[in-house]
Amino acid sequence: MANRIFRAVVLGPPGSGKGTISARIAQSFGLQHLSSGDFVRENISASTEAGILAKTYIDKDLLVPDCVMTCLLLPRLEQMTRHSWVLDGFPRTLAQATALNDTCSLDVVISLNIPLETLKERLRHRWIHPASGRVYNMEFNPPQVHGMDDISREPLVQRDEDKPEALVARLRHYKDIAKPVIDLYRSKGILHSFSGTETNKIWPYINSLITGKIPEVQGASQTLPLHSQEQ
Ligand SMILES: Nc1ncnc2c1ncn2[C@@H]1O[C@H](COP(=O)(O)OP(=O)(O)OP(=O)(O)O)[C@@H](O)[C@H]1O
Ligand SMILES: Nc1nc2c(ncn2[C@@H]2O[C@H](COP(=O)(O)OP(=O)(O)O)[C@@H](O)[C@H]2O)c(=O)[nH]1
Repeated sequence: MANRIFRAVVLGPPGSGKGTISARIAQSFGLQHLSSGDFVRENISASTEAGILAKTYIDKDLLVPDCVMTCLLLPRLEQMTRHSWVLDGFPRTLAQATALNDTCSLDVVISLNIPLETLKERLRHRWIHPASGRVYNMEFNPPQVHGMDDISREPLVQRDEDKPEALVARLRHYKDIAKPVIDLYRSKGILHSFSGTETNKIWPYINSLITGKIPEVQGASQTLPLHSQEQ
């Protein structure tokens, strides 16, 4: 567990491993893993006003508008001033990044650069448990029972937007809206970019980066050289 408050954001295109890396960071460093997709799903399940509104966009494969996302997320973050966290899936737009900036300060922003072919391949094999947002990959982290969620034993599904045809358009959209966000964090000097095709190879460098930022963390064992670029 970190002795002081530490906050990280993980950015990257669909399939880049934001969820996978954030879960590892959370587990290794005792941080809370916050996922915007999970927040949205929780609100949809609870039929909150914001959740009902968000669902109308998700059903059309659209991003949820900034004002809805910030209303959903920022109050939760404001309640977590005493907790260290890693956030994935937010911010996706400059407006979200600016709103986040007004709410809290970040220690590290990790940006994942993964080749298009790798993204396509990963998403082709991605299966999710819709109710919880748990993510599997039939090669990388398969479920214990084929086609079933490990915890609920409910069936896993593939998402239409993970199909290669839809992915190219999603990626183009991601690049357009992510660029100003990345530029903002670069200008603040907290952006660290990682490139590669395998999460397991990128992970030691991210582990090393965070260990260096919070040396008081217990149990952070990696001592590999820092291989990210502060851009
Ligand atoms: N920061 C955000 N801004 C706008 N919409 C969001 C945001 N985060 C989540 N959403 C909405 O919730 C949905 C589910 O989010 P989630 O992050 O689980 O999946 P995703 O968008 O497919 O991401 P990825 O493919 O990168 O894992 C998104 O498709 C989007 O409609
Ligand atoms: N084959 C392979 N799959 C991976 C790797 N890293 C993550 N995945 C899988 O790729 C998919 C996308 O990862 P995810 O963490 O959901 O990415 P996100 O969309 O950026 O949150 C999931 O099915 C992961 O299990 C990897 O190094 N190799």
